[in-house]
Amino acid sequence: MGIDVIDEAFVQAPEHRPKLTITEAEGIPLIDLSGGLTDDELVREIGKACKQWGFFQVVNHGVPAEKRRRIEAAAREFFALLSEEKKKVRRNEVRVLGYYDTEHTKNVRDWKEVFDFSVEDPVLVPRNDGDGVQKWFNQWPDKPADLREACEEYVKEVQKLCEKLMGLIALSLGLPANRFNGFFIDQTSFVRLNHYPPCPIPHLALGVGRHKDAGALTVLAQDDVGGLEVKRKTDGEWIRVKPTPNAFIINVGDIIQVWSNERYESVEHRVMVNSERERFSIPFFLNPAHYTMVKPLEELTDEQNPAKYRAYNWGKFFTTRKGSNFRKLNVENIQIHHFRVSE
Ligand SMILES: O=C(O)CCC(=O)C(=O)O
Ligand SMILES: [Fe+2]
Repeated sequence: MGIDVIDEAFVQAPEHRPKLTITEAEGIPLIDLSGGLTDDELVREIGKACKQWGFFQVVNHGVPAEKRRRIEAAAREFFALLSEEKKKVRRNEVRVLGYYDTEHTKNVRDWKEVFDFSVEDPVLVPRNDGDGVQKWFNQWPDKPADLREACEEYVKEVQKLCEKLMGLIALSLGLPANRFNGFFIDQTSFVRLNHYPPCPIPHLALGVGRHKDAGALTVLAQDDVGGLEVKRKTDGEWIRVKPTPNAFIINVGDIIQVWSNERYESVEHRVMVNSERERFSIPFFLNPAHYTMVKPLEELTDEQNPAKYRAYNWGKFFTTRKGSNFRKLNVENIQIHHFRVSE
């Protein structure tokens, strides 16, 4: 990434630049998943966190620390390689998984480089021309040699955590614990390894610009550097999520917002960078099958509370997003509010 010459593409509009004073979030709930709460209490805690914040952290989550350390170490090794080496697994318009360093969020370039891989390999998604399906394959680099294994082992563990969390979220909405399971049979979930290098203009750029996650749920591992900020629902203030060793940060994505007919909302977040320390993070994006028509669940709507969204096809939404993040466009990319029924 250019150090001497700053590309204009990274510069955020003045109203979106990070504040230099940091508000730390003591408020984001920290939930102990096996800490002696009764099932009912746990469900209530989760429901409250989803409603008030859309974000929470979990500890005692069952993902072995050793598996997490292994993927974190492999990610570090991968990003430390020379650019030419990383670019051997670079994504392009056809092979959309792999390495890239030119992602744009809301048409401003992010100060980061990433490596994406999907949980199912290959993963089925709609073809770009809208006719039939296509397969996306992962691209694994030669180095580090154990990256693939580290990723595949980690994913198995995080999937178990996702199932547990989706069960608790379902119960918190008054639904059977397995209500969401069917949507994920042919999941399009993927994992992203994020690397945010030190940035000479941390007051002008962002590691990831403000956005909401499009999928159902995100399970994020962040390191001890910090930088993730969440927009507090009560007053719109940007709040820093304090790194907690071995915890995962969980956030509700757009799909849960739609399924729950806005009982829970997907919350805006962004990543600040700094001029001294590089930062690493690993989000797991839990996404349903491509053929899922996302719409408010019938059990959660009635005459008094009619569906706030028209159904949309997840696969089309997902592939449109992936294509548009690739480069700077002059239009807003696809968003769930495009499917919102006006009141
Ligand atoms: O790096 C982080 O803490 C969050 C990254 C993020 O929000 C994303 O990749 O969607
Ligand atoms: Fe995100």
